[in-house]
Amino acid sequence: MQKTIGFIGAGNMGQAIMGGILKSKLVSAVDIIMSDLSEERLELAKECGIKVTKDNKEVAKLSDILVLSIKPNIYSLVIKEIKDYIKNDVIIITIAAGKDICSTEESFGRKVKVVRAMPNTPALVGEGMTAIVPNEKLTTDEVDEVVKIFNSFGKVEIVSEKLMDAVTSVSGSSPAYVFMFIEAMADAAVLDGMPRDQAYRMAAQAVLGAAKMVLETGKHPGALKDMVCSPAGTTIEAVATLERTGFRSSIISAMQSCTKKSIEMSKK
Ligand SMILES: NC(=O)C1=CN([C@@H]2O[C@H](COP(=O)(O)OP(=O)(O)OC[C@H]3O[C@@H](n4cnc5c(N)ncnc54)[C@H](O)[C@@H]3O)[C@@H](O)[C@H]2O)C=CC1
Ligand SMILES: O=C(O)[C@@H]1CCC=N1
Repeated sequence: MQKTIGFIGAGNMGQAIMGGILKSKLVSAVDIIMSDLSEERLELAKECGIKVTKDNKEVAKLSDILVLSIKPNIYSLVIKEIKDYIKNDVIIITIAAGKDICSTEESFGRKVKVVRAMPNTPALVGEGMTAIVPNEKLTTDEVDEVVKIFNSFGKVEIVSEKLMDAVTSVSGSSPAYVFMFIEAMADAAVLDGMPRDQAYRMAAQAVLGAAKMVLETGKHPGALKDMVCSPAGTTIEAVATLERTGFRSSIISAMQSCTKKSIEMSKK
């Protein structure tokens, strides 16, 4: 791709997307520029061979595609700072929870090309899941280009904007719940006497394998669960305990709070 991709914000998500793009070789390091207020964050980015600066305006001036990878509460501040420096045809990609397309257009004060995206940190290992909503200013070719970027480090789905709060809960935030699940399973294995490193490896591989089975067999998750449960066996004991202690309803409640928070954030 012959484009300059800029990032404002070199935090967890900015670094994950940048790392994903570099690993896939979609663009080379010299075509990526990143700004951040923190020297330390920029140092990490610099080690990847990309251009770095503390000046957000410099990134705005050079970018054909500009990713705003800062926290939602400073979006309007940063947009105010850069809006007079962006290229005419730039594609702005927002990744913040609760920042809708309309509020981004309002902050720029004109109809810029905007793609609202919700990625997740597994981008860093090429297994990201991103949902995107392009505004009507983008051509089909430009949408394809943006899809290519997010495809370079995982899967992409184009969704309608009303689903973005649900997306935040089911894929943007969900790696955190899965890490907690892996940590809890490893703790239990340690309790049973297993060395911790081995416990993390085994729990994580089981999660990876189970996820692949859902994606690749097309079977219902319930049917896949049934395949593990022998009559009067070990698994059904664990499943019965999980049901008794509210495992599923706990996850559903947690995700409802996540979606609710995302909705609240878009009202601010
Ligand atoms: N962390 C995650 O898993 C995901 C995060 N997001 C979204 O990504 C965005 C960034 O989140 P994280 O990367 O987790 O946050 P972070 O705190 O790790 O990164 C934000 C970066 O912005 C920098 N920054 C602060 N003020 C700045 C300014 N005025 N100019 C330039 N840089 C500035 C900070 O120094 C920091 O490095 C948020 O809007 C969040 O909603 C979306 C999906 C997943
Ligand atoms: O916690 C957050 O607000 C961000 C959005 C999705 C994942 N992290």
